[in-house]
Amino acid sequence: MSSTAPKRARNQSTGGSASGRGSGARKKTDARANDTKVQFTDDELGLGARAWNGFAHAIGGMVRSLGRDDIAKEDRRDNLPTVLLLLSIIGAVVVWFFPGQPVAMAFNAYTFGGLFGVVAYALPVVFASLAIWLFLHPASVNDNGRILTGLALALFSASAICHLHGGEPQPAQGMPLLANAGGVFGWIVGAPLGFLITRIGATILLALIFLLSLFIITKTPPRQLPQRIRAGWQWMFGAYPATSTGNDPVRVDANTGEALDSGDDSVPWWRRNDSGREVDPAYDTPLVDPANREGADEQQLDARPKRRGRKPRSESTTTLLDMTGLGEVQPPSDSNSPHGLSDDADGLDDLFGEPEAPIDYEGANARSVTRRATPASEQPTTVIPSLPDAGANPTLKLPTTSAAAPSTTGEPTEADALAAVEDDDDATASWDSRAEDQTDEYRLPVTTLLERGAPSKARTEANDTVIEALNQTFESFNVDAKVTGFSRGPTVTRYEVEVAPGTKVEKVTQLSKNIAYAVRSNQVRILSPIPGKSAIGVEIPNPDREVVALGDVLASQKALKAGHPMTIGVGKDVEGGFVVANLAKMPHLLVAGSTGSGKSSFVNSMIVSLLMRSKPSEVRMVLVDPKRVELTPYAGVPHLITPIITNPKKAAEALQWVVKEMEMRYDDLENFGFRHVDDFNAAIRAGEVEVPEGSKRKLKPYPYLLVVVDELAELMMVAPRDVEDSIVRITQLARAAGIHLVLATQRPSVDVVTGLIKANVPSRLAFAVTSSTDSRVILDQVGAETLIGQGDALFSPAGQKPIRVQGAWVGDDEIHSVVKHVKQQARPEYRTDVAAPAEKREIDSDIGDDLEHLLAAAELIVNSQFGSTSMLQRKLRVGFAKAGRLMDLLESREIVGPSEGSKARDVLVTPEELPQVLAMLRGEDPPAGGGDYSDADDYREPDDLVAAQYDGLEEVEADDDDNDAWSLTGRD
Ligand SMILES: Nc1ncnc2c1ncn2[C@@H]1O[C@H](COP(=O)(O)OP(=O)(O)OP(=O)(O)O)[C@@H](O)[C@H]1O
Repeated sequence: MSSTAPKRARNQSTGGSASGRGSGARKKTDARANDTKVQFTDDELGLGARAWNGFAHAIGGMVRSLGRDDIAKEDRRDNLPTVLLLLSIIGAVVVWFFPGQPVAMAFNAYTFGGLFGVVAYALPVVFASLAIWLFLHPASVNDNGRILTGLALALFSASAICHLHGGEPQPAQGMPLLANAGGVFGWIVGAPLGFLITRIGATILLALIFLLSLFIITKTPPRQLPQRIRAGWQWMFGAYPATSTGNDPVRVDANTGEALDSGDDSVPWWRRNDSGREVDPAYDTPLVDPANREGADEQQLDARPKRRGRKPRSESTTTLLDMTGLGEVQPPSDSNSPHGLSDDADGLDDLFGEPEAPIDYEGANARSVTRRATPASEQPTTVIPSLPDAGANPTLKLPTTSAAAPSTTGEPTEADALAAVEDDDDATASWDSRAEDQTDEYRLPVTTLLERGAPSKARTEANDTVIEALNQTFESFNVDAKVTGFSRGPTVTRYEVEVAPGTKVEKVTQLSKNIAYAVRSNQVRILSPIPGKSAIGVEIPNPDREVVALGDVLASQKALKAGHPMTIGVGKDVEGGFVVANLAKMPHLLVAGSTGSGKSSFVNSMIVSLLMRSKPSEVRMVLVDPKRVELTPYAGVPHLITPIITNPKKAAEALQWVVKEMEMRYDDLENFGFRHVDDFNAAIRAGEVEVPEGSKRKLKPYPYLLVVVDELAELMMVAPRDVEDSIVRITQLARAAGIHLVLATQRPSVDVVTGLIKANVPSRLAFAVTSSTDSRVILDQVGAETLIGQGDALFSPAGQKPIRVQGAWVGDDEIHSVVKHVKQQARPEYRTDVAAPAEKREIDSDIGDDLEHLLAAAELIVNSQFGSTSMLQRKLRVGFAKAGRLMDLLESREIVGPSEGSKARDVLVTPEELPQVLAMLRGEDPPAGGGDYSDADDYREPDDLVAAQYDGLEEVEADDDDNDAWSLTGRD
């Protein structure tokens, strides 16, 4: 993998192709931007304001230096938190340090004490905590709105309780008395409630509201309380929480009705946005109780968010502006909100499910893109299909002017196809037991080892410019179509185009070249239609693309909920939803793309995902890296079953070992009467499997075995038939045995990815390729040639229709720290037989009288590194038959490789190892410092970077006597 980190897109301005078109539109969008963002330069501010700003930024900087300091300067919002911090300090001085002091008490009675009563004693802590949160999370508009709402509820309910139990003073009795009870607010809320439902009734109700406010502040749906506690545990002790318990409701696939236990909770009512989806973390698929599984389909479809009327977003943006009162507005683009606007600033929409107004573009055909509030009644009751992850940006809808507004139904979107490989329904037991297994020494890495990315943008100016360009193109070619919505992903934005009734869809698709011209990009991809929608999708690269951090993908609710140890973070889809996939469900994956397209980055994020989420007892790996540099960082991780294999020949042999391991597992499954290794493992964990009487064998679950080949072409060059045979055998049978292959190549040609391999590797991940032929080889269809590189990919899991994803990125430093952590947890237990030849040609091993000739031959060949029989004939003056025999003897001792026809044989031993080789041939002990060169583990290529990684590292080898694959699993 290249060490070049991708440019973080956070501050990239829009521009490039999109910036030049439609100056009219530009003016309008600028105007819109000015509507919402008021920013003064320092010079425009007075001295006092500048001094204040400096003070606030200094305080903010101090607080951030204790926490995260990765907030871009322009994202910081220090004024409000500074005010809160000052209030907190003043409050603490007044009520904590001078309790009973008459002046302090009078001050309190006419300020916060008068407003909130004795609750004012807690306010310094509340204000200080809120200030610290705001310093550290300035752009969490949705969170901030939610937290403020929750706090308001908490303060009012607590004050009201204090009023009811503080003598119920009336305002006429004076502020000091009110300050000793619930203050003015306590009186306002508590008095009428006490009157209506008695003091006891009001207290119970207020206590419940207080509890609810805590749930809102901490974003905890009541039924997720146990999970949240576990998440807290993980945060403190560095282990992933068990996310599913036997009592958890079961998530059900809308299409198949199958239970999917990895899914998210249904969106709690107080956090639904207009599309019924969670704004920030993922809450996508509703849960149904196992007892109620029958109605699952219905529930799922009902739960698909329906579009409702909404109130103007501009109002809520202003709310935030007013709230700060300091001329600062959260920039829309920084918001996590589905539309990139500060629409949830007041938090009440989320809280009470209030309808909100959509972003509206008046007259989609027209140039203008002014935002307006649309009365709820005008909103088409279109069902917006649910997205794969609630962190996603739902489609931004523009109003339809056509009478036949196509109603997108709740049909499955292409993202739903992922469910097949995302869910982990059969891993519940496994995850549960993993949680139980926390008693062992091994600790998974903490999530904080991975960096988090900048908040994603739901809309930028570039999008508006492209909409304008598209509509103009349709107009100038007299095609009655227009852009009615878009969803912005990290790399590309998909614009939804709807055609008027009677207009042929082909009229739009035929315009692809003109569209490309208009938007100044030759990487336009047209989907007709977008799966599940009556709309044409036009995917256009974002000039301001964003990097998808693996840390974000793994921290998504979707990934956290997925309990399967083989679940990896893939990236984000075009709608901005997180994509995770369970490698065990694929069950084998082909990764292909031209050089620089992002393959290695994917392989890295895949391996790091596994290291982050699974223990060596759950997942073991065989890494084959003929290029010798890509996987080097993982040398020595305890998940490895053999040192990273760099020699293509040994890799081919390792594949044969995998076949053997698979057969061993199969035998076991057959003997014990199980069909899948998961069932077998579950039964072992439940103590339901008994070994035959007299057997001393102690059963342990089989770990999944992942075999990663990072450059299949190199293997296919050396031993095409053997490699193909092994791959086909593994792929046909290994699923049930818990063995999975990931084959990566930058040469997706038919001689590398043969028909047989393709037929048996159903999941494909295609990165950018240079020709449509290559795309066909990988995906059986064109498309990958229009990808834009750097992690942009088409993902076709388990034979599903490809979906476009932006691969997750994990930096070298992150890889390094994760590897460091896992290496500290355990040492690898290498099998010596993995890279050892499975079968050897039967040749005469009796050296007999030929020892002298053999020693001379070995010396010649090793020193010259040239394994030629005719050279032996010439230099040793022996006949052809004798030279051939010597060569066979050298092969049987792994000094040279097998014959490759007329080519010279490979020499497998370096000149430095010659003394050991000669000693071995003579039947003597090898000289000190030498090793048994024929041992696969000790074999080292010249300048072998991977082997160098093991220098000084103690290797724990499995029992030599126990050469079968069973012991690979760590069994006794
Ligand atoms: N997911 C990603 N997000 C952001 N940038 C990426 C991503 N994947 C790749 N890149 C960028 O593209 C460059 C090349 O990626 P990578 O090394 O993974 O390509 P590759 O296909 O493995 O190439 P090669 O076959 O030559 O190793 C990276 O250095 C990085 O800058």
